[in-house]
Amino acid sequence: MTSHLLRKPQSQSIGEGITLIQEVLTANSPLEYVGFKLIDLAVGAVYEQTVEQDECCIVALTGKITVSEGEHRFENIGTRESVFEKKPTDSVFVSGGASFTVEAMTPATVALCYSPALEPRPTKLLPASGVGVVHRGKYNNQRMVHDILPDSDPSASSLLVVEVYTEGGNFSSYPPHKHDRDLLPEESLLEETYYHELAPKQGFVFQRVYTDDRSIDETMAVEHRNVVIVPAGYHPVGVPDGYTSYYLNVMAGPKRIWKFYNEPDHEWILNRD
Ligand SMILES: O=C[C@H](O)[C@@H](O)[C@H](O)CC(=O)O
Repeated sequence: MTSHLLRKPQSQSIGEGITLIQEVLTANSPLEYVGFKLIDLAVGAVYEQTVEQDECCIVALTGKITVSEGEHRFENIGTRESVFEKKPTDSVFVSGGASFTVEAMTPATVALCYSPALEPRPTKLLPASGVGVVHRGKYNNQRMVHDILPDSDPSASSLLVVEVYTEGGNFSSYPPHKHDRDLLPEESLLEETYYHELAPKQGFVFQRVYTDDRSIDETMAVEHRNVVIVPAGYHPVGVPDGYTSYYLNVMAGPKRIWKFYNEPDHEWILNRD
C-alpha cells in the first residue's frame, strides 16, 4: 500500500503543451503552509497563474523559460538541460496578488513552490549566480546543497527553497532532524515537500518520515519524480550505491526561520573526527 505521504507523478494535460506532473496543495494534502506544482512545458507553451494569498518561487528546473509579471520580464532564464548537471539554476520570486506567465523557449520543466504571502515583497529574479553552494556532512552523509531561497535571503516572507544532491552510498537530511515545533530558539515549525529525481532514473531512494511518538512512521521507496510530503517529523534519505539523488525542498511555516532539531539518538554521528 502506498504511503499517504508519497505522491507518484501524474501526466495530466492542463493546457496546450502544458503537462501537470505533481500538484500538492493544502486542499489535497495534510499541509497548511506549503504548496508545490511541477509542470512540463513544450516549446512555446505558456503557463499562466494568479497567486492570490500565496507567494511563489518559479524554479527553472530544466530548459529555458521566460517569466513575465507586470512590468517584469525575465527572458531565457534557466541554466541546465538536466538537474544532474549539478549547477545552480535561475528562479523568479513573485508575491501574493501577482499574475505571471511562464513561456517555454525550449522544452522545460518548471517547479512552482508556494507558501503564504505573510508580507508583500517585490517580484525579483533569483539568478543562478546568487545561489549559495554548500557541501555538508562527512563520511557517508555527504551532500551538496544549493540554497535557492534560504532564510538568510529576505526576498520572501515565508517561503524557503533548496535543492540537494546526494551520491550513492550516502544519506542526507541526516542525522535525522525535524522542524515541526514553533519553539524558537530551539526549533522552528516548517512543513516540507521533497520533489525527487534519480540518475539513472530507474533508481530509488529510501526515505523515512517519522515522529518521536511514531504517530507518523512511514518508510518509503521513492522513485523518479515522486514527491514526499513532510507534515511533521524526522525525514532522512538514504541513497543506494550506483545512483545519484536529487531533491528540491519547499519549506514554510509561521516563521521564516530554518531551525531544525536533531534526533538525540543519532546526533552523535556529528561528533566524529
Ligand atoms: O530541512 C531541510 C531538508 O531536510 C533538507 O534540505 C536537508 O537539510 C538537506 C541536508 O542537509 O541533507
